[in-house]
Amino acid sequence: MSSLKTIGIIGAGQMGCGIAHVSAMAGYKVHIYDLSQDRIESGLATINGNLARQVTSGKTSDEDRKAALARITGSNDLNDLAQVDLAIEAATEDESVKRKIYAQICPILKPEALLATNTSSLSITRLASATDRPERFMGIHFMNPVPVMKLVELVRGIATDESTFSAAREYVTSLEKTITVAEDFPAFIVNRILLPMINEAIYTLYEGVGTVDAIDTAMRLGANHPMGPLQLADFIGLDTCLSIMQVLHDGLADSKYRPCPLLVKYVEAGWLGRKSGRGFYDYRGEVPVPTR
Ligand SMILES: CC(=O)CC(=O)SCCNC(=O)CCNC(=O)[C@H](O)C(C)(C)COP(=O)(O)OP(=O)(O)OC[C@H]1O[C@@H](n2cnc3c(N)ncnc32)[C@H](O)[C@@H]1OP(=O)(O)O
Ligand SMILES: NC(=O)C1=CN([C@@H]2O[C@H](COP(=O)(O)OP(=O)(O)OC[C@H]3O[C@@H](n4cnc5c(N)ncnc54)[C@H](OP(=O)(O)O)[C@@H]3O)[C@@H](O)[C@H]2O)C=CC1
Repeated sequence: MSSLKTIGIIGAGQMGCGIAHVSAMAGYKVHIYDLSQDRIESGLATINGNLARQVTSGKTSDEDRKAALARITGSNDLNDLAQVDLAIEAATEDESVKRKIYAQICPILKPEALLATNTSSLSITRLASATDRPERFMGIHFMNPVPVMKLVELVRGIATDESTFSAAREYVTSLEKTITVAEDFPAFIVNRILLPMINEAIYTLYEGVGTVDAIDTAMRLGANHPMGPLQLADFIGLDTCLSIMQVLHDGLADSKYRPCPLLVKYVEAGWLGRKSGRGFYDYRGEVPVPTR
């Protein structure tokens, strides 16, 4: 445990739930906020399911699972975040959504509370400017699935205090994660490298070089990736993938980051990957079936 005791999570999606899961397992009290109570209920059920998986595989005990769950609360009332020491925003990858959240939450948080974002790509300095506490704001970028992935990127904004950075480092270390420090450039390190690879896989599909199955098999067995790039895109969420490519394209002004038109089309169709039931694969049956 670090000097922070209570963690607030904004957004009960796949990342918010993963961060709540590992924080509660490390002994923190956790409060999750989302817009709808249904979202929170399904988020808590996901956390319970993932904790149960860890019990089955012998990674944790049933007592620890129960104790972790008892440390997590959730509500759709922002005022319930008034007592947290660190709030981690893990809402949709859209700058206007995040700015709106900061405007609502800053007057509620304790003045000394730290605020972090799990953004995959957006400028930490620019997001900090939408808060009342740029010196107590930074990027804490977890990887998906949070309970399994070892890495967390830490990103300072121009105004981030050293004490904020140290507190974040202490918190992440207490979760038994490994830290890399990235400078505040579009998409930081992991996504600067990973997302153009995924985008290229979508161009490979778009140009008819291979089918979904051929591309994923090629990268799984030919490059030893644990998931094919199209399977991974579906896992991350195609809306998130597109937002990251747009940030890279706009922020670095280089045509090599142009989002593939097929990615745009899938997002426009509402085919967002696993979370919406369909993306490069259709997940509505017993086994995922390629959609192209
Ligand atoms: C977009 C961004 O901003 C940044 C990002 O996050 S980019 C995405 C980064 N993530 C990746 O690249 C993930 C790549 N994929 C993988 O590493 C693996 O496919 C995977 C770990 C997700 C699944 O591994 P797998 O071997 O195919 O499946 P599976 O056997 O079900 O899972 C392996 C273990 O992880 C556990 N696991 C998988 N998902 C889990 C979850 N959500 N919660 C808890 N445990 C989970 C399983 O229980 C299993 O544990 P045991 O070994 O103890 O049995
Ligand atoms: N997916 C990934 O692999 C990774 C994602 N990230 C980043 O983490 C963040 C979350 O991503 P992810 O969990 O995948 O996304 P999800 O789409 O799974 O979850 C986002 C959640 O935020 C909620 N939300 C939207 N607006 C608000 C609001 N105003 N207040 C509170 N909650 C809100 C959404 O609710 P609703 O559905 O009702 O809109 C949803 O529950 C993004 O910034 C993303 O870039 C970082 C690392 C990896």
